[in-house]
Amino acid sequence: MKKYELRDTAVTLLSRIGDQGGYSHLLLDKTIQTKGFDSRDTALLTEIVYGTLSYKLTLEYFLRQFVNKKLENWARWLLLSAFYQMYVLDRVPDHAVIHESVEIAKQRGHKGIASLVNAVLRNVQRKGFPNLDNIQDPAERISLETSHPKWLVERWISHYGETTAREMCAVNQVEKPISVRVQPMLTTRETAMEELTSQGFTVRASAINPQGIIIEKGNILKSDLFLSNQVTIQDQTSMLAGQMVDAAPGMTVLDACSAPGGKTTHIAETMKNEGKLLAYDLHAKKAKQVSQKAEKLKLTIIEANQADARNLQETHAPETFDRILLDAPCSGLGVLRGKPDIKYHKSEQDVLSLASIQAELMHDVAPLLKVGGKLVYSTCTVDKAENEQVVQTFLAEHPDFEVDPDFQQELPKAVQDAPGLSSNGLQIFPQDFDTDGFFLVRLVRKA
Ligand SMILES: C[S@@+](CC[C@H](N)C(=O)[O-])C[C@H]1O[C@@H](n2cnc3c(N)ncnc32)[C@H](O)[C@@H]1O
Repeated sequence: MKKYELRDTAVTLLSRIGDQGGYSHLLLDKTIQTKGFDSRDTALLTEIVYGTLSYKLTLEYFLRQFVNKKLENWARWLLLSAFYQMYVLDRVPDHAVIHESVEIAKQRGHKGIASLVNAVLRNVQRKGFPNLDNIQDPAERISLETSHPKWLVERWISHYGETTAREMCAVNQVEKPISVRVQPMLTTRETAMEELTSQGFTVRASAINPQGIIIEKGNILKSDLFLSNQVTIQDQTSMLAGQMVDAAPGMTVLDACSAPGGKTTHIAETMKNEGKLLAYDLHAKKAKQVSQKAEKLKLTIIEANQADARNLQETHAPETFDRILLDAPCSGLGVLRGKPDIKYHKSEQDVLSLASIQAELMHDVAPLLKVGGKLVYSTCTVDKAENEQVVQTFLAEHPDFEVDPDFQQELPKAVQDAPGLSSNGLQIFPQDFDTDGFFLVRLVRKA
């Protein structure tokens, strides 16, 4: 490998992901395979690419302080990735970053650009990066410190206050630990934890789900337990949705927006694979994923098919289901951790259009619930328009429904004190339990 090939590859990947919209993990995996990088180089390449993307707005702000002319894309990414290494990565010496960046500029461009790269990076080395503490506007400061779009920070401040918004943005920059759900028909949490520990894993029981295990150390994808389907990967907050559906063996249950099927399979397990679980998804390919997952886990009560959940009244009689899960399509603002670039592609308009689809979905699946039946509404986003307000509007228009009076007390103890718990549902912030952000509420049909 040429000395600077790794950093040069990072620049190519950043241009393809950052400017051309390529999928970060796919491009990275393919490049690592083709180039045959060893594990150390792979780790550094991944760190530079993901880190630069996840701090893009911060690094671009720094760049504007040092360069006031338009650069070619590759040169911009070269400087941004060098900034990332100098700003965040303590173990990489500045002189190595500067030397290799100048070499890359020489190879890719002309002498002029190489000396510009050299001058900018030496200037940064001498003066340091601008101090973000001097920024007065709180939204602007959080936006630049944590590289979140300013509209989003402003929205979160207006919904939840400055402290919560700041903590959320900060934790979004840190990867969350992987968690798994134990398949109760195949093993118990205690046995699974013992087995993993004896194989060298460091694990911890989830405080918010009785089937959840947090993997602190070890590659779960290679474990016997994962390969034999005794555990499946799922965020602890998602497990909460399946649990709160409160489905029992023999019931008829609807999972209206089910793919890829994490919650469907969880619900089928709580039903001990007895009864009927109809799962739908708007996309046929995705509904197939649910069938495949069900088949793999031998959960025969799941029937997965393609359908627009807004039209299910055409094929199902009113009051068919004992339980309904509406895990609605959403803006995904709760799942930004470990996904360095998706926060830049969201807009306020996306949030608002999704909120109106969510309201339609609620309105259209509700008549399918039996009187006395329970409906869980959930999203993996953190936004009042998509969460509490959808619930509030629905309840105002459907006096035959109410928030289940047992909802709060049936939540796991740890969650009952969560700051986002209100009369309209539970908003989990990613910083509360070191998970994704998630919203859920359980409604009951009174008449
Ligand atoms: C949040 S994801 C569901 C995740 C899933 N419940 C799980 O835990 O694995 C939302 C799903 O809703 C589907 N979807 C979007 N609009 C829909 C509609 N109108 N009817 C049914 N499914 C829809 C999307 O294709 C997506 O797979």
